Amino acid sequence: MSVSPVLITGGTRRLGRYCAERLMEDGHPVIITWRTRGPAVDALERLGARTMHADFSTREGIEAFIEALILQAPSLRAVIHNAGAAVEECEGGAEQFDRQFHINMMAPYLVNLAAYDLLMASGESQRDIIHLTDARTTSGCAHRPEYAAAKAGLDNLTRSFAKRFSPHIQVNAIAPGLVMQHESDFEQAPVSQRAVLGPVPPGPLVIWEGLRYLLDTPFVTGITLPVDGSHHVA
Ligand SMILES: NC(=O)C1=CN([C@@H]2O[C@H](COP(=O)(O)OP(=O)(O)OC[C@H]3O[C@@H](n4cnc5c(N)ncnc54)[C@H](OP(=O)(O)O)[C@@H]3O)[C@@H](O)[C@H]2O)C=CC1
Ligand SMILES: Nc1nc2c(c(=O)[nH]1)N=C([C@H](O)[C@@H](O)CO)CN2
Repeated sequence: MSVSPVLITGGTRRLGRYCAERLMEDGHPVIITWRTRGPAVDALERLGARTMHADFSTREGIEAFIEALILQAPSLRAVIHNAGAAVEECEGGAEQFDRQFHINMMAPYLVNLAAYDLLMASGESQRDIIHLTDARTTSGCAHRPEYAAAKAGLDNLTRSFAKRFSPHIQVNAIAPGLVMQHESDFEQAPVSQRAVLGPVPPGPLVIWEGLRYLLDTPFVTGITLPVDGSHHVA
């Protein structure tokens, strides 16, 4: 039986791309979604990744992706919900609320429902769903309440899906603190986001370490792993 791929959404840059490359190095076939086709898509395809277009900002876009996924992937080893709207795209208001809701909650919700059969079709001994949330799901975020609320909803979906899909599929979340800044961001992280452990953003390796742990452990489901250098206890 062939090895089932890991689906990673928004896998063409930053955290998603780093993790997709590590997954391939570890021998996992991967399916990566992209919204904007650029040179990274070609580069990842040359490394062996399968890539698919997905725009999760509307229900129509999510449903179109799911239809295509079912046609292209008879089985999956894992689904990693990494796609998220970049900082500079969040200006607030109803439109942004709708957008954040679709990307961070509706897309993982509908993809998980559809992925159940694909994950169950995998002949592998373990099946995982992993949500990328945020360290601020509990504390909130004055500047981006839509983003924080949508990520909080995704965090809650983690536990609901863990219950619903148990014991066949493990469903967990990783809640990153500031691990990678945008080039357009301030040169240094704002004081409110600096962590006690390592005040400099550590880069994508710390997320990959969490992801690898969750993909390997057979005995953990329904947890949110804070990877935030202390944010959740500050
Ligand atoms: N970086 C950090 O420090 C933190 C990150 N996180 C979370 O971790 C995850 C990865 O973070 P990071 O790498 O910084 O994220 P980025 O914003 O750099 O990249 C996110 C990915 O999501 C894709 N994406 C954006 N909008 C859509 C959309 N409408 N439909 C489909 N795909 C879309 C992008 O695709 P494309 O490039 O094709 O547009 C991109 O590949 C995100 O969920 C983020 O919220 C949480 C806290 C901190
Ligand atoms: N999809 C994204 N989500 C988030 C990002 C990002 O770049 N893309 N960045 C953060 C950081 O914490 C940022 O707010 C600090 O500069 C959070 N989520």
